[in-house]
Amino acid sequence: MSNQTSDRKAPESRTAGSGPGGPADAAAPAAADAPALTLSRRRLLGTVGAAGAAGLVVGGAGGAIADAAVRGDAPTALTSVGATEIPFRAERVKHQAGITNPLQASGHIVAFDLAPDADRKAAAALLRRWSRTAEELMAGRTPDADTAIALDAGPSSLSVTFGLGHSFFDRTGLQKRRPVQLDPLPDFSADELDPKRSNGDLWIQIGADDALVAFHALRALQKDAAGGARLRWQMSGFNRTPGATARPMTARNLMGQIDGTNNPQPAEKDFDERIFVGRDADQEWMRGGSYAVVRRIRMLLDDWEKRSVHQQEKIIGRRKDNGAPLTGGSETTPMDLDKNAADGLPVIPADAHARIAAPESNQGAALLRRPFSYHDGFRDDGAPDAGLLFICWQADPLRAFTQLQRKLDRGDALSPFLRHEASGLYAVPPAATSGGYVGQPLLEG
Ligand SMILES: C=CC1=C(C)c2cc3[nH]c(cc4nc(cc5[nH]c(cc1n2)c(C)c5CCC(=O)O)C(CCC(=O)O)=C4C)c(C)c3C=C
Ligand SMILES: [Fe+2]
Repeated sequence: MSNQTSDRKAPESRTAGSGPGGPADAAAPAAADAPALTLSRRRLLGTVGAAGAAGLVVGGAGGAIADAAVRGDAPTALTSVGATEIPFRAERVKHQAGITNPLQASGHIVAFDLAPDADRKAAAALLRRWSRTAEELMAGRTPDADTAIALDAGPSSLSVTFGLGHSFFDRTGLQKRRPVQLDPLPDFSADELDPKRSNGDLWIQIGADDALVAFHALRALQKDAAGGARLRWQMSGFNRTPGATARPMTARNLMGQIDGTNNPQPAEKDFDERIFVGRDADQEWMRGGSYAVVRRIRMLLDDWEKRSVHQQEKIIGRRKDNGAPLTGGSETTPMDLDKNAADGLPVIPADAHARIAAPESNQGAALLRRPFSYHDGFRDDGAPDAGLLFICWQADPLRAFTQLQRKLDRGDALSPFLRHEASGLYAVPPAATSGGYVGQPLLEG
């Protein structure tokens, strides 16, 4: 990709609100990680209605606005959705994007295997190409000889996150620098995993609030991989579009539940310790990074929808309408796990999903859930092939995902309605430093 791009950022910025999927009234992310909203010049070309109404004058945009008017294609007012930019590099953030920033409306996850003849040098070259592309696209810039898929759109909260699978270290001769946290996940009794849609040497997560911007990034990164790596599997997902609800709300999943309420929040004092690899980690190159566990979880929606709302609420332990715990209050009221009903039974049943997965039931273990819903058509029996691309982030997968999934596997009331169909575990290094690329300290260290 060339540095000759068709767009430059204006300096004005403002920060976005809540964390990935947490409640709308939860604390905002730490300032260092907060995504900046930046109006790109290209983006402003389309804001004439809003800018004009507000009496704003934006340097450089006026001529193009006039051009648009002359051509008769009157620009429409754009919202902040397209203008929101998430920073790529470590000057502004220490972690990669796509972990703590709010859930985007559209997403792709994709795994690649290094080409048979690719060595460590080739892997480094690929990660360098990918990092450069990600930085350009996340800033809303368009490469030369581009497909034009995202032309006219701003950054649209695009985030691109790179991860390394267990097999990457064998392929690059870096076995000694493979963290033990990448040891394969154990088998769970309910697993029905498809190996062709699991694992992979390299993993990319793409999220954006515009579906064309997200697909554009996927396509650009796929083209960058040519010769260096082959696509292994790819999945696409979605979340609610910003502005679809009257006020910002925690997203719902395809079972209709408010999902993401009790996520750890960046403002909590142990957030970094739970989600990001600490400064004393053995593998220095992973300090400030995180581990992503990815599960394609199909929902048995025909079965689920036969249950009454009352039954569904007992299965989760929370109300369906507003996400409040069954023990009362609002969405953000803590669950009272000790409260019993008149019949002496716990109000939040012993096998309720939220009870079993809660940190209080798991020696404080917590993970950050940042999923996308998916729908891949209908199966032969007419049931939707739909569910959750469950993506969770943690400093130590053994202590977080594995611990929780072991417990859920044994007695979660939600499990009979779920099928785990694909799985991946990836080391996600910290953000690239100035002029560098993601994974450089590992590959060149
Ligand atoms: C191994 C971890 C988890 C898997 C797998 C998982 C799958 C899964 N969950 C839902 C729906 C909900 N989960 C909720 C809470 C919740 N779930 C997990 C972990 C896993 N979920 C945790 C750690 C928590 C938080 C528990 C707590 O501290 O209260 C909820 C309740 C609302 C919320 O807090 O988000 C819902 C709803 C689905 C549909 C699903 C698989 C498809
Ligand atoms: Fe859950």
